[in-house]
Amino acid sequence: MKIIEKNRIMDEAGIRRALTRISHEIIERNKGVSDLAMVGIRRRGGPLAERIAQKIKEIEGVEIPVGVLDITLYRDDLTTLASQPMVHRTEVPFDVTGKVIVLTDDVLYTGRTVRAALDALIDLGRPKCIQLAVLIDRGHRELPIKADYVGKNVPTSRKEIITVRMKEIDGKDEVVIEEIVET
Ligand SMILES: O=P(O)(O)OC[C@H]1O[C@H](OP(=O)(O)OP(=O)(O)O)[C@H](O)[C@@H]1O
Ligand SMILES: O=c1cc[nH]c(=O)[nH]1
Repeated sequence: MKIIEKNRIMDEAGIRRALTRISHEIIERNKGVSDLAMVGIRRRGGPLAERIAQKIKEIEGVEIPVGVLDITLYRDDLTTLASQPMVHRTEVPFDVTGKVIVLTDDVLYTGRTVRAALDALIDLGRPKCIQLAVLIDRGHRELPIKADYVGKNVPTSRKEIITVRMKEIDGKDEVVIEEIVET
């Protein structure tokens, strides 16, 4: 089995434009930024949350609190129903009660990571509401979870893998589709 790169679907400029649009959508939907806070799902949801908060600061002149949830998805393969996300650590340095929390992640797939993140957030307090922003929605949901803000919808087969690379972690910004091929 090997993984081959098939297609580059977003470059640095594409990611920047998507995050700028999402930032405007967040401000518009919430009629401003009062009570707004970002929480990123590690690892790449973290820099996404930071970048959106920075963009919102540029647009509205308001500093938005940013937190991080560390979640790992344990799975035997990419399709098993038994995959179990585990929350390792929460670094949310503000009170979530009464806040409009925008949860961010790079890829939305089965929805299991987001479900675990929702549980962890609700354990911390009582947010006014939780919204979801993802860079890529690749479909194949196994839970009734839907993103409020989507960078790009990418129809995929289950054999494909979406790999998001971000400067802060990977040294460059891009989104590629890869495929698992039997050898
Ligand atoms: O909707 P789901 O099926 O839960 O999948 C989405 C999650 O999977 C990815 O993390 P992954 O476990 O691949 O870890 P990585 O990003 O650190 O490689 C991605 O970053 C999301 O958090
Ligand atoms: O294709 C996928 C599926 C889950 N998580 C990813 O990062 N990519």
